[in-house]
Amino acid sequence: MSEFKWHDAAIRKALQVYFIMGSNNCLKDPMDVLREAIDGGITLFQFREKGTGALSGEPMVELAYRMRELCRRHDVPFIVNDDVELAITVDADGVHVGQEDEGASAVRERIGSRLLGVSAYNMGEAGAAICSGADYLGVGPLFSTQTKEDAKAASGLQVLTEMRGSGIHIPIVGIGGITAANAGQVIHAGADGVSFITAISHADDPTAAAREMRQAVHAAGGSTSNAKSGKAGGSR
Ligand SMILES: Cc1ncc(COP(=O)(O)OP(=O)(O)O)c(N)n1
Ligand SMILES: Cc1ncsc1CCOP(=O)(O)O
Ligand SMILES: [Mg+2]
Repeated sequence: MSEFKWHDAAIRKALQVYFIMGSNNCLKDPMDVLREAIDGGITLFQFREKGTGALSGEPMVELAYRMRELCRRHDVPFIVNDDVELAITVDADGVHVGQEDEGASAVRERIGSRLLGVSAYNMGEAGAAICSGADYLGVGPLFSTQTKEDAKAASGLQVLTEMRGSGIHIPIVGIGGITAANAGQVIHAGADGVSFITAISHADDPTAAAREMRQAVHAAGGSTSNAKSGKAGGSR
C-alpha cells in the first residue's frame, strides 16, 4: 500500500480543478478526453464508471488501470469513485464515497493513508464525514445537473458559506453544474476547488475547457484563499 501522507495544503491544491469522468460521460474516446484534460491542467482526476452505459467487469478494470497509468505519468492524483476494491486493485491515490456507499470509517480502515473524499449535502453530513476520517468533502449539487441520475435538488452556494461560517475548515470541493462561468462564485463562497463532469467531458476541446476552468479558479483566488491550516511542505 502507498505510504504517501497527504498534507492539508496539498489536498487543497489538488482539489482546485478536479475532473470526474467515466467512459459513458464522453462523446469520444475517454482516454483522449483524459489526456487532453491533463494537458489543460486538471489537478485531480476521479474515475467514476457509473450509470447508463457504464462499463463493468474486466473492461472497466482495464480502463481504470489505463487511466491510473496516464495520471501517474503526469503526476495527477487518481481517485476511484465508490469502489474501494477497485481502488486498492489499481493502487489508486484515493477513494470518494457518498452517503449511500460503504461507510466512511470502514473505508478509512481499508485504505489507510490514501485520500478519502466524502460527499456532504448539508451541515449534518459534513460533521459526520469529518468524524469518520474524511480528508475532504464534496459538497453539492450546488447547481442543477443532468449528469447524476439520482441527484438531489441543487442546494445553491449558501451551503458553502454556512459550512465555512460554522467553523468547518476541512478542504472542500464544490460539485454539480459547475462551469468556468460559475466556478469563481464557488471559490468565493468558501470551496478550495471545483469538481465537474460535463464541463470537460462534453467540451469540443477538453484542453481549452480545462485551461478555462483553471484560469477561473485562479482568478478567484484558488485554494490559497481558503487554506486555513495548510502545512508547508506538501509534496504533491
Ligand atoms: C468530489 C465528489 N463529490 C461528490 C460526489 C458524489 O458522490 P455520491 O454522492 O456518492 O454520488 P456518486 O458520484 O457515487 O453517484 C463525487 N462523486 N465526487
Ligand atoms: C457526481 C455528482 N454528485 C453531485 S452532482 C454530480 C454530477 C456532476 O456532474 P456535472 O458537472 O456534469 O454537473
Ligand atoms: Mg457514490
